Amino acid sequence: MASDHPDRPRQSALRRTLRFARGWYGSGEKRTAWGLTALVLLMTLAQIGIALRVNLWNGDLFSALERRDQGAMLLQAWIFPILALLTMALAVAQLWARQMLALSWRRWLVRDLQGRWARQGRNYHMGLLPDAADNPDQRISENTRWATAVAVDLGASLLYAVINLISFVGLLWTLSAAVPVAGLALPGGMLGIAVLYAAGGTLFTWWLGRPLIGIHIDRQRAESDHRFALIRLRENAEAVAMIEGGADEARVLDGAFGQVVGAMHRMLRQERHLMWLGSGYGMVAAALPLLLAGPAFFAGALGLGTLVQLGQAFAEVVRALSWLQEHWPQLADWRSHVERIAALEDSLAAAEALGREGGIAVEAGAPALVLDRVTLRNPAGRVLLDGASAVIRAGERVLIQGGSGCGKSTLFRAAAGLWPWGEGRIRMPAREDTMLLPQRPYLPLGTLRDAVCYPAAPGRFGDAAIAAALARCGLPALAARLDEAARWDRMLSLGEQQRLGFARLLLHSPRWVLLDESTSALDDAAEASVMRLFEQELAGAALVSIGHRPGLARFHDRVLRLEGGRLVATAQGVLQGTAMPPLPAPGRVRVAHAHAVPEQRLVARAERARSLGQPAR
Ligand SMILES: Nc1ncnc2c1ncn2[C@@H]1O[C@H](COP(=O)(O)OP(=O)(O)OP(=O)(O)O)[C@@H](O)[C@H]1O
Repeated sequence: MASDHPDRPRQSALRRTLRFARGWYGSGEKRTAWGLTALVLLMTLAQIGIALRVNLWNGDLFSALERRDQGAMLLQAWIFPILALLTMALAVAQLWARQMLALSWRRWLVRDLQGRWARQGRNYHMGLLPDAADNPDQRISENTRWATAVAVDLGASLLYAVINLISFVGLLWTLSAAVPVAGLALPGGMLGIAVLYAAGGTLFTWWLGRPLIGIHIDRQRAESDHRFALIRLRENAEAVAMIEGGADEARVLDGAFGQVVGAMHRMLRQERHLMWLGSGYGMVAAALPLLLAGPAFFAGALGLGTLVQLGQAFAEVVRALSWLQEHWPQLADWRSHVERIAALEDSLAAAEALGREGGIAVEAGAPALVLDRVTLRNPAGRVLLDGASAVIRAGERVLIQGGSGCGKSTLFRAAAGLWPWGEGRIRMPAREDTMLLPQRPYLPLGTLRDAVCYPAAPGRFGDAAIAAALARCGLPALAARLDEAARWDRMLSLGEQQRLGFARLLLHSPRWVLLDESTSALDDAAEASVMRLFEQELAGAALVSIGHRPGLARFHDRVLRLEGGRLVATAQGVLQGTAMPPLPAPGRVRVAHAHAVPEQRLVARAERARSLGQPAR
């Protein structure tokens, strides 16, 4: 794996996690965040209190047994169910608080990430970044789950370990006084042994388990690549089946899953190595204090109850000090989830910057569509459009033609504010007055009503209006299925989807329509039928179309050809490569008379050029 892969750790996982946490604790949900955190803290403290009380109870019980004091033992037998009940209740309460904390944190994190990803074309911009984080969907849905749940669990267990350590250190120090180590009666000798023992175990675990972090990151990526390959096959099932590409696809899937198995093998091998240490470590920690304190016990320097308490205190201190060692596999896995979310955040920030820093200024709210010395490049730097200027007025119908790959759709992308590579200025009508229809309209998941009404809410149009729009666009039979939920993007042919797109246009009735090869799958008669919308129901709307089909030209007032980076007028109204007169500020463009002059001047210039029989320049 390349060392500069976006998932490679660049910042400590703790700092990354604190970054997510800071956002949540300072967000609108901060009361929930702080409240649940306080509850987890409280429950953990109560659990430790009970654990300490159980330790004392153990001591009392064994002392009673040693003294053969039946009355004292019976008292301990009465105390036991109370302690057991409290332990159980606190365990459940603490679990509930942890679960709610993790879930609320995840809800905030997912909403934040998916909101940023879905809005303002950021997911589109991320697709343009060469080294963007892969499979953002899985990072948002899966990695957030583990990153938050495990962080809460680890945090709670670390807190437990620290408080346990503080509680038992004193006890172990006191009890150590009666236990000479290697013949020397050192104060806190047993505590020193516990610290040395835990430090050795932790260092060894760190040395042995270091590769586990990288392996988990590789495994995560392999798992998400495999899942993506499966989804891609599902989405392209028809095309693959048609060309009998199934065997090839199975090979690709096997290859992708092979990566998962390889990473799993490496991960499991590392975990086995750690198991060698982990399995013996606890046993030694349990036996060591008894073996060391045995001589003192037989010499009568300490009783059985104290010996048991000493053993427990030693084990608790070692356990607390060995938190890192005990949780290493979990920590390594957690870190891989954190890195994947952090890489997504970095890519979102880069996509935001790409969107913001794009060289083409797009201003919405103009009464006309104006290209002002617009240059467009593809990501490799090839010039698609070279300083083109043009004006398309309200109510005009303009067809843009040009060879495949010359940059027609890119011009629409730039007009939508999505294309970052280029310079110049594009003035657009108000967003709410504009609707773009791509070659394959986007059909959201849900009912047919959702699909026809999109992007408006499904209740915005009445059944009669929807049925009329569908019938007008050649889909009368669909009116009876408006409430049927299905994968309409798969059930309808491309031609039917394109008709549905026109029905959508009819319902929304925008003042500006941009069509990008929106009739490519229709026969001539169907194309003519839907294009007549712009002479009838949508007669007042301005239309800017991209299309190769010869039959389209008659539905337009003029044609612009994109050739060799230039917009060439084959009919009228095109300006190319010349400086534009100053345009009014976007805030003023809605006032028709205050700003009409510059654009009228442009159009007049274009018309003069046309009368001279030259492309306007
Ligand atoms: N996301 C992208 N990443 C890399 N290159 C891109 C991307 N989008 C477009 N391009 C390139 O930009 C150029 C123009 O693409 P565009 O889609 O505008 O062509 P077009 O004129 O609409 O073609 P067609 O008529 O075939 O649809 C092409 O060379 C294309 O490969």
